[in-house]
Amino acid sequence: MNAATEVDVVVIGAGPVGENVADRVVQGGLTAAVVESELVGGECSYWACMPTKALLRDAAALRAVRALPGAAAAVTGPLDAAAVLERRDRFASGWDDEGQVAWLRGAGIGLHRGHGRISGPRTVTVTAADGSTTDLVARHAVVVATGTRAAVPPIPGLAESRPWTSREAVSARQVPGHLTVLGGGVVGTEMATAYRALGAEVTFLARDGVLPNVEPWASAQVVETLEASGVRVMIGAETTEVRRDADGVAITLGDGEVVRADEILVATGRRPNTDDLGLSSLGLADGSWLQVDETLRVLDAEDRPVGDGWLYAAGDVNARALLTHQGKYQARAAGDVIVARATGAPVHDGPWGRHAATADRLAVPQVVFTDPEVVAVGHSTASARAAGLRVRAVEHDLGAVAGAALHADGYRGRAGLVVDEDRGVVVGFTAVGPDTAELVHAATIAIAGEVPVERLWHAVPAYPTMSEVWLRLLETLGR
Ligand SMILES: Cc1cc2nc3c(=O)[nH]c(=O)nc-3n(C[C@H](O)[C@H](O)[C@H](O)COP(=O)(O)OP(=O)(O)OC[C@H]3O[C@@H](n4cnc5c(N)ncnc54)[C@H](O)[C@@H]3O)c2cc1C
Ligand SMILES: NC(=O)c1ccc[n+]([C@@H]2O[C@H](COP(=O)([O-])OP(=O)(O)OC[C@H]3O[C@@H](n4cnc5c(N)ncnc54)[C@H](O)[C@@H]3O)[C@@H](O)[C@H]2O)c1
Repeated sequence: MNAATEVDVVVIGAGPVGENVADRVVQGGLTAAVVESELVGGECSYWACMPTKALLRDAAALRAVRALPGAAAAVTGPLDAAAVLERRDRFASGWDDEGQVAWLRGAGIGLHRGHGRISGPRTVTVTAADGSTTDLVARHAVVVATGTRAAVPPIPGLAESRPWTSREAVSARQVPGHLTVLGGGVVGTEMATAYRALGAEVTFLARDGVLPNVEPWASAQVVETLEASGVRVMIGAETTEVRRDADGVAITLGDGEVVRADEILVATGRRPNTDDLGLSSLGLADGSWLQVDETLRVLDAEDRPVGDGWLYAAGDVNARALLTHQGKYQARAAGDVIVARATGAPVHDGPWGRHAATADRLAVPQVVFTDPEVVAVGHSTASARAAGLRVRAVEHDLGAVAGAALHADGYRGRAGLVVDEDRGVVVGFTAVGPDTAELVHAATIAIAGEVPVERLWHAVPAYPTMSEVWLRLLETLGR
């Protein structure tokens, strides 16, 4: 064992969230070291956000061109799947983290490669690939940013069938002839869209519905487009057994039907990377999601900060919002509050305070890059009502807005607002339609800013843009 190395802050996990926490504390004048067992940059850079969007982008561009007669005339061939995969490789940096390591170095952050495990108060033991160990002792804080991995449900035969998880789907060298996708959440729906566009036959086993957490009218349009593209969407289908044989995989459904495929992608959610992190030595359960307070300090079973508050958890591992941008938002709050607590500066941990991750509960934006795109921020109508809010929901046909009609012939889409009637503010926004991604930020600002609906009438959308749907939604609400 080497002598212990002292540093102000130790971060376990160098995904987008860990990198950002470390950067923030260094910018605040402290020293930081990160521990990474795989690639600096994490899931997002190599097996999630970036490569998935590269897999989806060419097909979206092609659809956009085909919706304009003049431009469509210039397109004569099908999608070149090999070229899409080659571009995907570039967006995954060839699964090489040299660029991100150089960034860490430039930011003045120390890197320790190996598996990090909490071995005592403020102490992390790093076990390198050669088995050697180093102890890192943090003067102020240890931050867990270890992310998640795919959860494989206990369906008989599934684990033994060498299923694809998101990692294999994102990094595949070839497009399978027939892909079955298990799970109708965001990963499953994006990958069903991508692989169908790349030429695979796709069976989509969406037991609990397709994108079940978004407004039903948005989900319905995605289902319609998937089916029109040739995907077999099986809502409600229960999978009872999976077997791999020489011809691929055989998937037995609850009604006895056997679906055959070359590969099965398991996209049924995530589990936290906390199994071998030393949590039990702190009285927490190994393998559990980490509960945190608004400043990202890990809480024990009695909702008290662990120890004297030296342990933090940011990003996917705390289950607040499994999204890169939201994890990086937490990283800014956690990094800044660690600096404030270390230097005795005031802590602003009230709602919307500089050191509180308030938006995690009220204004989380998401763009699902399906055909068509689904964007949402804040509440859906159902989640607002479940939260006990007295809300009014309004919708409008996006295709009837001049900007959308110009954007593509036959444009189909819809947008909706959820308004808190007691406070007179927007608490939710959803849109579905081609190229709606950029619509979401205006809604995020309205929700995070708690802008009164009355004032939104003065936020005039430019003509002719899709944002005019805001005006139509306000008109539907009435003044
Ligand atoms: C297929 C897919 C597509 C996605 N697309 C999007 C998207 O378009 N937009 C979006 O916002 N989000 C997307 N997400 C979610 C996004 O990937 C995560 O929210 C994000 O990666 C979380 O960042 P993180 O830093 O918390 O964790 P991760 O990115 O998982 O990074 C954690 C890091 O910790 C390391 N680590 C784990 N345990 C240890 C240990 N004990 N010691 C040392 N190192 C350790 C891991 O090797 C990893 O590098 C997608 C997810 C998936 C699966
Ligand atoms: N564009 C994006 O922002 C983007 C893209 C991909 C992933 N992500 C993030 O990654 C996270 C993980 O995504 P995900 O799709 O893996 O998880 P998810 O939780 O979104 O969806 C998993 C789905 O699998 C279903 N399911 C669970 N067990 C099942 C079973 N045994 N059989 C059939 N279906 C089952 C669930 O009902 C659920 O609908 C999400 O929280 C999402 O925010 C974001």
